[in-house]
Amino acid sequence: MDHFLYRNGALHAEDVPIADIAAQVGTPFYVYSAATLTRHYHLFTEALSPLPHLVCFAIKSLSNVAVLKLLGDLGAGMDVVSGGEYRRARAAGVPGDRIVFSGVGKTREEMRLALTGGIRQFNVESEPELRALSEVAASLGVTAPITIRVNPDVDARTHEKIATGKKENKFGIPIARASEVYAEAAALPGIDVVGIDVHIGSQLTELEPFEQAYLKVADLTHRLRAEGHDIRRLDLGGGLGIPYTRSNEAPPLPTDYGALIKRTVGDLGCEVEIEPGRLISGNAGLLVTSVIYVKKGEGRDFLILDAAMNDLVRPSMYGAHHDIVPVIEPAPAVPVQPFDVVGPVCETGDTFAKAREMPAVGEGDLIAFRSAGAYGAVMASEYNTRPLVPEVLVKGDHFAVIRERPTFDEILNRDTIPAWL
Ligand SMILES: Cc1ncc(COP(=O)(O)O)c(C=O)c1O
Ligand SMILES: N[C@@H](CCCC[NH3+])C(=O)O
Repeated sequence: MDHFLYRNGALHAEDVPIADIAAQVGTPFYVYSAATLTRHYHLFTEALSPLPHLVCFAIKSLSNVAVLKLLGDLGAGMDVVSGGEYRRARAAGVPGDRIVFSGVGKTREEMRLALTGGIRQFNVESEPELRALSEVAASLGVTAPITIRVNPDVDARTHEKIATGKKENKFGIPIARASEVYAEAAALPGIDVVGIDVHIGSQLTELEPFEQAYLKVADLTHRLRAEGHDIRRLDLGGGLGIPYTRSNEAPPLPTDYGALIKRTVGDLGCEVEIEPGRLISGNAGLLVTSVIYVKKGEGRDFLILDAAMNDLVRPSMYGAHHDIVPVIEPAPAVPVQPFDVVGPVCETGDTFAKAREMPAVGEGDLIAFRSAGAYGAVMASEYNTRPLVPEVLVKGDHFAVIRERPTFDEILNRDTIPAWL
C-alpha cells in the first residue's frame, strides 16, 4: 500500500495534489511519501518483534539525507556501502552504532572513517579485506566489530544483474570455507567477530531462496559456536521484492518474511539485523514528468517525456517495468491506446515502455512513474547534460524540496579548462 492515490480526479501524494508540486518545482521531479516510508519501516519492525533486532535501511536504494533522517528518527539503522553513504547517514543524525558497512571494496580510508566516526559492524567480504581492516584498526588502537559475509550458493531467482548469492558472484566468502576464515579473523589483532552476514539478491519474489540461505546460516552458527566463536548477531541482508504492477501477484509480505526468519534462525539467541532497501523506499516514490510531444511514428505513437533514462535508468538497464499513469485521473470510459513511452536522450535504449496501453494524453500533461522511490534518484546521472532532478518530500499536507535542481552555472562550473590548453 502506498499514499499516492487519486482524489477528486487528481493524483495526490498524501494530501498534496501532485499538480501543485509540479507547478512550484517544475518537471521532472521525484516525490516521496513520509507516511509510506514510515509504514514500510514499521512493517519490518513489527514482523521481527519480539526478536531482538535492528532494521538497517539499505541507503543505496534512496539516500537523500532528509529521508534518512525520517527513518533514523524512527529508530532505523542504516546499511552503507561507501564512505559517501556513511557520511550521509551521519549527516542525518544516525549514530555510528546503528550503521553497518557492507560492500566488497571498502578502502582503508573508508575503514578509518567508520572506525573513527563510530560503526556497529563491518560486513567483511574477503580475506584481503579482513587483513586490511585488522591493520587499520590496530594502527588506530581500536577494535573493529565484524561479521563475515558468506556466499551460500543459493539462486535468488531474480534478475541476473542483481542476484548476489551464487558462487559465481563476487560477494562474500564461500560458505564451505567459513571455518578457515573465521579462525583467521579470530586470531587477528583489532578484530572482534560478532556474527554472520548473508545477502542473496534484490527483488526476490519468493521466500524459498531466503529459507535455503537462512537455514545454511543457522547451521553455520552452530558450527562456528562449536569452534569457539561467540556468534551473537546475524545480518540477514535485504532483498524482499515489491509489486511493480497492480495486476501481478504480489510478492510475500514482510510479515511472512518475519515469520520465516523466526522459523529459521529465531531460536539461536542472536540479535537479528536485516537490510531492506527497496521494500521501504520503492513504493514510497514517484517520478513525475510532463509530456513534451506526442509523435506519430510508423505504426506506433511515441509519448516523448521530459524525463529520460538518465533520471530513471531501471527500464533501460534491467528491462524493468514501472506503471505509468496520468496525474489527472482518466474518466472510466476513456479508451486506452498503445504508446511507446520515451525520453529525449539520444539513444534508442531511452525507452521506458513499448506499446504501453494508456489513455490519450497530450502535450504538457503530467505523467507519473510509480514504484520509483528505490534505485531511481540514486542511479540518476547527468547524461546529455540533463540536470539531476529535484526530490520532494511530502508529509500530510506539507511538502518540501529536499534536493534542488542544480543550475546550469553550477553544472558548468564543475568543469575547468586547464591554463595550458
Ligand atoms: C548488501 C546489501 N544489503 C541490502 C541490499 C538491499 O536490497 P533491497 O533493496 O533489494 O532490499 C542490497 C542490494 O541488493 C545489498 O547489496
Ligand atoms: N539497482 C537495482 C538493485 C540493486 C540492488 C543492489 N544491492 C535495481 O534497480 O533494481
